[in-house]
Amino acid sequence: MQRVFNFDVVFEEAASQSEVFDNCGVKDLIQLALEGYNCTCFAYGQTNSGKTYTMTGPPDETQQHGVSGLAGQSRGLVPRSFAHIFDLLRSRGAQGFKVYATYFEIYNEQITDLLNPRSIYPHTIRWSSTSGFYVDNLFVIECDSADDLMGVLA
Ligand SMILES: Nc1ncnc2c1ncn2[C@@H]1O[C@H](COP(=O)(O)OP(=O)(O)OP(=O)(O)O)[C@@H](O)[C@H]1O
Repeated sequence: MQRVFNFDVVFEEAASQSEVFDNCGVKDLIQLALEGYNCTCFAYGQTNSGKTYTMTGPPDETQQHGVSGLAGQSRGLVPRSFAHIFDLLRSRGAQGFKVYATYFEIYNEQITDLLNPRSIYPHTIRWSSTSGFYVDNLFVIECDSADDLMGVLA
């Protein structure tokens, strides 16, 4: 049996991190997020296929600059996205924007707050008409720069 799959974008094996960032659609997602839409970027694939590399960058840079650092050609989608968020906010002369970060893991259907792993409060996925889907009781950090966001991941 033959099946046909459609993809919006396919990258060559040798595609650089910057080509992936510029063309995978995440910039559009960031733009939409700033307009108030809920957006998700996730990596899916078999083990060793390059999810972590694509999202953060190579391990060497991770050790040198935190989670892939803001500098470096090999940095992945996450640090590039952090920088892009603040570039867009600056280019709009954005007043009244505040950037908040939470960082959590869902593993075996259990939620762990990575900014407060020993939290005594339960974390549940909820939905409200004003916030959409969210996880309650997470530690929230206000970030004034891409460096602040990188610090959240460190
Ligand atoms: N585009 C790339 N260029 C160079 N090296 C890469 C690239 N993608 C992945 N690698 C290397 O391949 C190896 C596996 O990549 P990675 O750890 O990102 O896979 P993964 O999908 O996150 O794996 P797992 O599911 O096991 O966590 C790593 O050594 C990584 O540095």
